Amino acid sequence: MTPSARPARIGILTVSDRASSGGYADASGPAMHAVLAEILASPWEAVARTVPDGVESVRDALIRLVDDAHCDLVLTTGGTGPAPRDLTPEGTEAACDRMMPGFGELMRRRGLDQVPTAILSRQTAGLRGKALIVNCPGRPSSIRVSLLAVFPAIPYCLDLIGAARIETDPAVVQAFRPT
Ligand SMILES: Nc1ncnc2c1ncn2[C@@H]1O[C@H](COP(=O)(O)OP(=O)(O)OP(=O)(O)O)[C@@H](O)[C@H]1O
Ligand SMILES: Nc1nc2c(c(=O)[nH]1)N[C@H]1C(S)=C(S)[C@@H](COP(=O)(O)O)O[C@H]1N2
Repeated sequence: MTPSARPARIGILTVSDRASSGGYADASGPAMHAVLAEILASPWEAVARTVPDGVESVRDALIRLVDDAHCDLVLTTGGTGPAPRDLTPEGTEAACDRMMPGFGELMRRRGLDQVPTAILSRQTAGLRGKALIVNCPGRPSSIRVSLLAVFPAIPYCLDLIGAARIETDPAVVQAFRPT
């Protein structure tokens, strides 16, 4: 099957000690699913997982989502801040072959329009094989801002790495593919 003929597989990884232990219901994973449903105009399927904070927990979950579940794109939420157990960027880097620092830069910049504490997120992005991994902050309200900031560049990034072809709803996100 050619990459464009199959639905994109998108991993949604919630990283939170409390959401993973039942301390509160995960609102960020469902928020991410809802924003993706709004943005995407081509077929896709979600693979949702929740793990506690930690370098190994995040690294191992990302490796499973890419290598075993064959995700084209994995979005994480939570664990990007300065608190001692906020280790999602380190787990992401451990799972990636190459980093894509522009994603974090742009999400922080757009986040500043929402809250002055956007700079406290160390959110980053990187590539593992034919998959793109992007971190978002944990607060449910930060998800839409973060994804709308970077999504215009995601379809072309997936093209370049040989992942599934995705299309966006232009009324929500104008994907940019240089001609
Ligand atoms: N997955 C989630 N579902 C619902 N609310 C969340 C989630 N992640 C974060 N939040 C909310 O955003 C706030 C700040 O997020 P942050 O990642 O700092 O949480 P946290 O206190 O570190 O969570 P934890 O200790 O469980 O990992 C939390 O206190 C919570 O109110
Ligand atoms: N757009 C946006 N970015 C944001 C926030 C937010 O509310 N909106 N919260 C900030 C805060 S308060 C923190 S501590 C960091 C890290 O959050 P995390 O540890 O939940 O990932 O994200 C920041 N980025």
